[in-house]
Amino acid sequence: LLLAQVRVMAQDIQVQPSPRQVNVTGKSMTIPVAFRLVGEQEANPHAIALLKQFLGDRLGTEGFPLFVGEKGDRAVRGAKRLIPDHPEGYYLSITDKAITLAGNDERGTYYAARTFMQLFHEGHLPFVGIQDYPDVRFRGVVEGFYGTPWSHEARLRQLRFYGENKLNTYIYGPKDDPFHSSPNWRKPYPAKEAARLAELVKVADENEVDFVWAIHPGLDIRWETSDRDSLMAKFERMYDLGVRSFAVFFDDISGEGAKADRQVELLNYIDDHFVQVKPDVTPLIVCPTEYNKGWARPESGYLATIGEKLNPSVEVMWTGDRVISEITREGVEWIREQIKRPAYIWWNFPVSDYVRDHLLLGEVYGNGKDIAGSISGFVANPMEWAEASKLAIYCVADYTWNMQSYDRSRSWHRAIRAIIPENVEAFTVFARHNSDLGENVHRFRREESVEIQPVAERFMKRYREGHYDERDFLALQDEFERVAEAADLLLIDRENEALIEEITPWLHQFKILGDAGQEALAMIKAGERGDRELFLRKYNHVKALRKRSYELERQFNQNPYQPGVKTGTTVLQPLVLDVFTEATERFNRQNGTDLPLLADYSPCKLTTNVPQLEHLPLQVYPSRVHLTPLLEVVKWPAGGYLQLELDDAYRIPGTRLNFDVKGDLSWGVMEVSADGETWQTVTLTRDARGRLNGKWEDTPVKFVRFTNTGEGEQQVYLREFYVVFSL
Ligand SMILES: CCCCCN1[C@H](CC(=O)NC)[C@H](O)[C@H](O)[C@H]1CO
Repeated sequence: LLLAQVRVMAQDIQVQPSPRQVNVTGKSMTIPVAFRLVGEQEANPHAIALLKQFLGDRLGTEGFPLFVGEKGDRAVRGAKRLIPDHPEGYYLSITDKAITLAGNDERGTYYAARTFMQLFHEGHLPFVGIQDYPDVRFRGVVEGFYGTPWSHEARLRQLRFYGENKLNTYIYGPKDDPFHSSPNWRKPYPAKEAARLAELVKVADENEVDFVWAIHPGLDIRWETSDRDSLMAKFERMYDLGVRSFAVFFDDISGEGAKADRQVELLNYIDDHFVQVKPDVTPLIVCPTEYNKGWARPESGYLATIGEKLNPSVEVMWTGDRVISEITREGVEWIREQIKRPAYIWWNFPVSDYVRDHLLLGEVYGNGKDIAGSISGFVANPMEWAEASKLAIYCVADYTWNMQSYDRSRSWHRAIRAIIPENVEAFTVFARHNSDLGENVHRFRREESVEIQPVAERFMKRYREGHYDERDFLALQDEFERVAEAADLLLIDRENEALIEEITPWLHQFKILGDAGQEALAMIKAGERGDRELFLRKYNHVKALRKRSYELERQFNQNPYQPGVKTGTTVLQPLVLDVFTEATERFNRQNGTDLPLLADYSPCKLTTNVPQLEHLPLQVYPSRVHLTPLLEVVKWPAGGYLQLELDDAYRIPGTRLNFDVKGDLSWGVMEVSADGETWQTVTLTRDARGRLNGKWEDTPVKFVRFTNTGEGEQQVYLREFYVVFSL
């Protein structure tokens, strides 16, 4: 046995998530060539399987002793007092005599094995004593977004990733799976899907992840025993597939399904007659209809009913003060009071189904580090891009395991190394400029391009004043070069092909951004040197790049909500536009020319007095304007209006309203106007799918508006509202 000459201090211990208590002697040993497992019969079989697979042919009947087991098992009898008395806690020790992996429970042993595997990576084993356990009981991911559900392969990769990072929960609840939600929540999965779900459950088990199957019945549930029995029967079928954890989602619904006492009656029934009678089913989870403070209406008594009447064993989910929000101590204490139990956080990040043209690859920050004692769970709702979501998921794993030691920047950098170790630098450049959401209906924003932002701001200011600092110019040029390099390096990366496949459209857009930035800066130099020919070359190149960027937007990631491919929208894109505009305006002044500036204006302005519509982004095409549909119920007050002002007077060969609303739309009227003063009504006709179509072929108009001229508030789903205009 060779004592390695390497001193290993506590901070050298690279274990993820960060362990709670690490004691080192400073010494280490070379890795034994052979190990012998002690305790295999009693220890958690998944931990044993993991160790066997990891140690491979180092494992034999002779060799260095590796004691594995749970508290009370013979193999780890000696360590009993050292095992933390917390769910999923473990004690790990490495000495020159033996290695001990002792779990407080089966999952703890598994986590001890995972930590042991990470200690291997430096080629020697530090003499260490680790006592560790997680801050938050249920930690993981809720696949709960609108949009294309994750593929089967993506889910398998996710479950293995959770096993590696000590996440123990995956909630299956894709909004657009018809067997999770309406219309087929009552029906069993077809054989093929059922087999896939069974495989997911198996792989989840192997990775010590609870596979939670969620049902979303609220859109059309009837409060009768027939639907209750349908739901129970569906849960039974999922149980037969191996599912041992269940959830009921009542989010994003209105009408009958939203009634608290009916929901509670059903949930208590499921709890009493299914969860509590099965021997091995984890606590039932519910996502309430009022799932955030912004939507909680004390007068409705909804949360009070949940708090007082829902069985205390049922977990209640909560997204925070708003639909998309940072989770604070104050916020979780508030909801705990209402629901009379710790909240099970559903964190709506990095979900991007309301900003689908953006990737959210930034750091995980803004959540309190003092909330562990007030919540029972914390699951992240991810993007439809499974691999790209791993960045945030990795950080959530770090944060929920050991909040106090969580460091947002260290975790983010480690996440990148874990996901794409061969291209860390390139992906870091890419991710730091793809993290903000841009304007959005929830007004939730994230930092982006943090390092270069002050340089860009200072440069533009001084450039406009006529005396920029050359060092700033060079720093910006360097960043745009790195952007272009990163895009090309990542486009040919073969190490994580699933990731590259997801982000390829954004990588192409990123390359264009890097080139456009360098060329726009070159315009400045050409202008300063009075080199007209060079200036015009660079000018035309930037315009060509801009056009390519638009064409890319039309070609990739098409969806009815936010189609297209946005990158660097908060700092770099505006900088390119500012530099181009300023340089071109100077050139025009110096040369008496009238080179057009980039058409980046939006030919349409939205005004409204309906609060939920105030920040609705518009999708503007050469002759069409789309409103971004809303996924939630819109409360449209009497007198509420939505108005589009076009940049010129147009005919309107077609306009379409698609409000998914119970009953007719007699309370609303669509009008057009040339001057915003006198208005004419547009006749709307309903088509086979219930959508309202209109047109205006008379005198060209500049304004289109829709008003609730009825008596009271209406609740609608704004599925589609667009205007086609032509000169
Ligand atoms: C106000 C916008 C309505 C939907 C917002 N939520 C949904 C429901 C939810 O958050 N349930 C807890 C989906 O899950 C979606 O992914 C997420 C963000 O768009």
